[in-house]
Order: sequence, then structure tokens, then C-alpha cells
Amino acid sequence: MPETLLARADGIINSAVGDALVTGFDLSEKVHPVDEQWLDELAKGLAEQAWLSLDLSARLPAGLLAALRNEVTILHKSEAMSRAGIGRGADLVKDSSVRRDKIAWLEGFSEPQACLFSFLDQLRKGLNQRLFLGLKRFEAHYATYQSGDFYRRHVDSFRGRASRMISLVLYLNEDWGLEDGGELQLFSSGNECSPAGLVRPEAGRAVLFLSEEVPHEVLPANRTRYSIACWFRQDEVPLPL
Ligand SMILES: O=C(O)CCC(=O)C(=O)O
Ligand SMILES: [Fe+2]
Repeated sequence: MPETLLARADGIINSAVGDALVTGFDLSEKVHPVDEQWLDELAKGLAEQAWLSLDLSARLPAGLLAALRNEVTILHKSEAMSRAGIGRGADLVKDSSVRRDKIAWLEGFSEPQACLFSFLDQLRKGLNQRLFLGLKRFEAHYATYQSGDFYRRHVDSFRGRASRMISLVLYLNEDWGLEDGGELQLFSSGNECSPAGLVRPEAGRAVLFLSEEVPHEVLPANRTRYSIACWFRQDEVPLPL
């Protein structure tokens, strides 16, 4: 992306973060320590059924979801998001018959992102203590699916690559009705034909699953759909998916 465009998006985001502050994102309200009992439930859920649908709205600081939505909306409107691919590095393929979303990686520098990263890192440590996965880091990107966009059935990681181990998708859309489509459809790894769950991408809703085990797909959205996809990884440096 041309640097001027990046600078433009950065500038807009900084002022948007300022706006978000005025409209209620209170930076002094740090992420509370993540509840140990809740972490036990997450680890148990992952171990027993490989995926969980969660409501994070009360577990994140007030205003954070709105501030993140503000950022992604501005990135999207300033055309600072790029077509997502499949794979990494030299293996990266952009195939619009498989996925059509646009993405922008989070760096953790803006206040809302730093706040989210602090929450995610607590999750990483808590899951490590319970599941012994050796998760060393996480990566996260914003994604925008415009009307008609989808992501066909896939898994987020290939067995034995020791890269992406746990996936977390956090949705940012207010008032997402049934007619808006864009659900995340999950399948069980043993029986890939039978759908195991359907998650509506409503703000604050999140889905947590084992990256290698759970095939999933994003059904076509009927209006612009915003989310953050995050992966907890075992490797120190990025490897191809
Ligand atoms: O947005 C979603 O619901 C899932 C996205 C996804 O599967 C991915 O980015 O790998
Ligand atoms: Fe995925």
C-alpha cells in the first residue's frame, strides 16, 4: 500500500481514537484480570468439544468494542484494507472463489488495540497453563466482508505445522439481524458434513476453537460485516499457515 495512504489511515485512526475517547472509551479502565474460573471453562470447552461461542461484551472494558469498530470502519472507508489471501509469503494465493474479505493487521499501538492485546495475552497465558500448548504469541487482523462476501469452508492450520493452534474471532457489528446473513458455520472434525454450530456476528460475540480441528466457513453477508480474527501460535516467527 502506498505510504501516503497508510499515513492517511493512521491519521484518521488517531483522530477516531480521540473521538472514541470522547464518546466513552475510558483508557483509565484497564482490562481487568481475566477470571480464572472462566479460563477453566474455556479450557474445558476446547478440550471437550473443540469450539465455544462466547459473549465477551461484559468481559471487555466499556467502550472497547465501539472503539475497535470505529478503527475498522475508518480503515475500510479509507481503503486501507487489502484483499485477503490464503497462505503466507511465497505461498500466498488470492482466490476470490474461496475468500473475499479484506484485512488489516493489528499492531497493538492504538489504545483500543493495546487494550485488546492485553486481554488476548491474558487468554494466551491462561490457556497455556491449562492446556500446555506452548502458545508463544498471537496475531490478529481486522476483516471486512462486504455484501456478498464469504469465506468457504477451511481450517486455519494444517496438522503438524505447529503454528496456529487456537483461533478466536471477535465480532463488532451492532444490530446484526437474521436477514444480514454472514454467520460463521462450524463443523465437527469427525463429521465434516454435519454443521455443529452457527454463530451470528453480533458485537461482543466471539468464537474460540482449535485451529487444526474445526472446519468452518463464513456464509455470504448481506451487509458490511466487521470482525477481528486472532490466532494463538506456537512458533516465535511467522511460518506459512
Ligand atoms: O469471520 C469469521 O467468522 C471467521 C473468519 C475466518 O474463518 C478466518 O479468517 O480464518
Ligand atoms: Fe478461519
